[in-house]
Amino acid sequence: MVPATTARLIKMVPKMATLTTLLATVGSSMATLMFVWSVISQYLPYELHHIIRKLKLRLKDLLYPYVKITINEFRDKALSNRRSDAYVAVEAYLSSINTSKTSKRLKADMEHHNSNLALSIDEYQTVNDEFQGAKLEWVSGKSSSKALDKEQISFYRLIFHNKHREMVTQSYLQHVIERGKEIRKRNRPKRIYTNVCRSSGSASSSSASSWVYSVFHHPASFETIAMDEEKKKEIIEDLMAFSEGKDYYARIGKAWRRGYLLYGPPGTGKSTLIAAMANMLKYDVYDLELTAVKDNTELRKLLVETSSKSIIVIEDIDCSLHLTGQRKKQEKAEKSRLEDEKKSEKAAGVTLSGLLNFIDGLWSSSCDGERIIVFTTNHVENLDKALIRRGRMDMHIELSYCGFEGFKVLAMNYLEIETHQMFDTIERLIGEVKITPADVAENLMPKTLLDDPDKRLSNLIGALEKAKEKALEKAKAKADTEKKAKQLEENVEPTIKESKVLDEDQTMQSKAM
Ligand SMILES: Nc1ncnc2c1ncn2[C@@H]1O[C@H](COP(=O)(O)OP(=O)(O)OP(=O)(O)O)[C@@H](O)[C@H]1O
Ligand SMILES: [Mg+2]
Repeated sequence: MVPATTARLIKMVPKMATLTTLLATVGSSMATLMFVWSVISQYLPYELHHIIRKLKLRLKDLLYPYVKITINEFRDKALSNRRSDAYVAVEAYLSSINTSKTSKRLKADMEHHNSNLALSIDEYQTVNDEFQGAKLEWVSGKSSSKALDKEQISFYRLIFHNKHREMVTQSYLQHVIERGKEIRKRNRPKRIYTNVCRSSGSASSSSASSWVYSVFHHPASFETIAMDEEKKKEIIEDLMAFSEGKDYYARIGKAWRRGYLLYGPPGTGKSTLIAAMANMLKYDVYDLELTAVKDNTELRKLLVETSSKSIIVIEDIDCSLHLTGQRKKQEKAEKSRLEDEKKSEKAAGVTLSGLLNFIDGLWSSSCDGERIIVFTTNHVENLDKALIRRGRMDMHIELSYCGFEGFKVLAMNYLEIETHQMFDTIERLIGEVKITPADVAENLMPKTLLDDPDKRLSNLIGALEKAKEKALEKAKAKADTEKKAKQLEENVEPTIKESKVLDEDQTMQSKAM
């Protein structure tokens, strides 16, 4: 007996033979057609060729209405080993759209200076995206390219329906690149840039200032800053409103910038506040050393090189330049300026108007994205009013001596205590003397491994008492000097009066004669 399946197979054999014959017939007809077409097409006029090509494209569009855009990892590996910016941005973007959930094969990499593993989709994986109601598909792959020395290079390919072509090329790709760049910046450690003078190596030994960076690790935060709580809250709210104010700034037609002037005695936390601002907003810091800038043109060049989401800082602005000299043309300042010019070739230097242009340039649309500029000074009264007027420096923040509230923040930071029996004495003394948060912090630091909170608080009380004594001595010395000056004035006045009377007598006598 023949089993049922075998019987069915035997029945199918003639059908399969018919199919094979059919395929062979179609194949040979196609080959004949193509041969005939290639012969005929040689004799067709150019216009007809053109029409046929257009028809072919339209037919292809009908059968396959999708567009593909490929973004390669390298433009020309032979020329540079640098990955293309677009590829890197797409990689970051794709990793952000929930890659770990949709893709089963991922790549993990650890970037230089970054302790976090960055995930991205592995080769030949697909990620689906949606934008303005359109469905889009990204595919990762590898291809060998003649241009790239036949090396295999990775690529991302975007596939979408032809009807979305305009939207994709005009909005979606820009959105992907912007978001990708943003994600990359957010994920990498913050940087602190400083401008250094570099010799160009030419015979004229000219030098130019350029930015160099290192990783920004500063533990400062708003929680650990000792300052008036109300003021602290106001600054935080101002910064948050700024960082989230893209649409608002666009609506009111103002560049997305904000200027902060921090002033106060040394050691009151100006630099610490800048670090706290950078940490909170996750912005890079550009620490601009004006004395290393040759002239106004170079200053402008440095400005253009700054990136968005950054804080540009000019510390001790009154010491950096002869900015005050424009209003107070003191001989001393002028003399030192001339000496400086002789010493270096920075003959022109950065002037007040150069700096004003720099800030206004920053405020203009020549640089995109948000930027904050911060000036610090110990002597706000010395600064030119034009430099710090509202609109250039929007918020003026005074950092002052340590109050009891500030001390409590420092006690929490350094000793991890909220209250202590010695706090009452400290509150009384801190109200009587001027002590900077830096000095308070120094006293709360352990001097030996055995120093407990009691010891450190008594160190502070000792320092406060000493400061009080000193202040009293100073006040006494001042009072003494004033008293002596007054006495001297009183002694001199009668003598002048007497001599006046004598003079008058002599005149009377001579008139009488
Ligand atoms: N308000 C503060 N809150 C917390 N710590 C502070 C504060 N002020 C100063 N300190 C401490 O003192 C040190 C010096 O402070 P900082 O450098 O911020 O002062 P500054 O105002 O910038 O001084 P300068 O005018 O000399 O540049 C900081 O490292 C920090 O430890
Ligand atoms: Mg400082």
